[in-house]
Amino acid sequence: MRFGRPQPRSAAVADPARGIELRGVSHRYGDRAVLDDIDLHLTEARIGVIGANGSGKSTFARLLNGLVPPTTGQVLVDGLDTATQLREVRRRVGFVFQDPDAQIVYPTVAEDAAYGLENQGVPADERAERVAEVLDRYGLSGHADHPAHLLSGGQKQLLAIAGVLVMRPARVVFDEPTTLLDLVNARRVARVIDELEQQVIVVTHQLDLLDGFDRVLVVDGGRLVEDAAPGPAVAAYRALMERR
Ligand SMILES: Nc1ncnc2c1ncn2[C@@H]1O[C@H](COP(=O)(O)OP(=O)(O)OP(=O)(O)O)[C@@H](O)[C@H]1O
Repeated sequence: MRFGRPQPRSAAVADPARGIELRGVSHRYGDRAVLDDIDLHLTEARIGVIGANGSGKSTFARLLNGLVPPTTGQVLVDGLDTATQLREVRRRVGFVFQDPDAQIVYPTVAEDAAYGLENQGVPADERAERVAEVLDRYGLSGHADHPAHLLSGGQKQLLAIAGVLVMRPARVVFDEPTTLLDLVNARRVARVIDELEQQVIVVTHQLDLLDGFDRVLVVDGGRLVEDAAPGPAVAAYRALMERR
């Protein structure tokens, strides 16, 4: 399966000299070590993260916007520490979960898309304008007043993405955004990701999603075992899996 890429993107990271930096980062759940001593500087516009089930990818993704704090080390977003400057970090780094039901909280589509803006104290008229624009962009305008839980799986994922993008974060982390989708919706979400202006970091088992990416990280047993362009990174991942 290949995803069509409509246009070459003109994505630019807001400040390439900064980006997201991990310094000596390890993470444990209780006494279980899941990430071990990771040093990275993420500045590219499109970064993929791949690896076996349970290798630590979701934990890695959650570190990037402070959903998970590092047990040791530091995660810095444009120099802001996720452990101590969480609010500011969350404004800069949006997070899209694998399962949109984890993200959709309000009864109607428009209310759900407006939720984050309301939280930030954005005035009602600006809120309405930004929500209308983002719902239009993702083909959800006709559903604005419909119950969010009645949307199809693909529409729910688009709503979850809309709810993040309406906040205008500089960077967006996606944790397996196409895993629950059929081929048509997976392609649609791939196109949506491709067209974003933001820096994008995508955890995925869908390797075709990485076509055209700038950099791909391979995680295995909580360690970074490859950090390369998509071709060599995917080859390293396949070789790793063949040895199992
Ligand atoms: N909240 C938690 N408490 C305890 N252990 C956890 C927790 N979350 C994840 N783990 C464990 O940490 C390890 C890494 O999990 P993680 O979800 O980061 O892996 P993953 O690479 O994203 O896996 P998958 O590809 O299956 O989604 C796994 O062994 C998992 O069981």
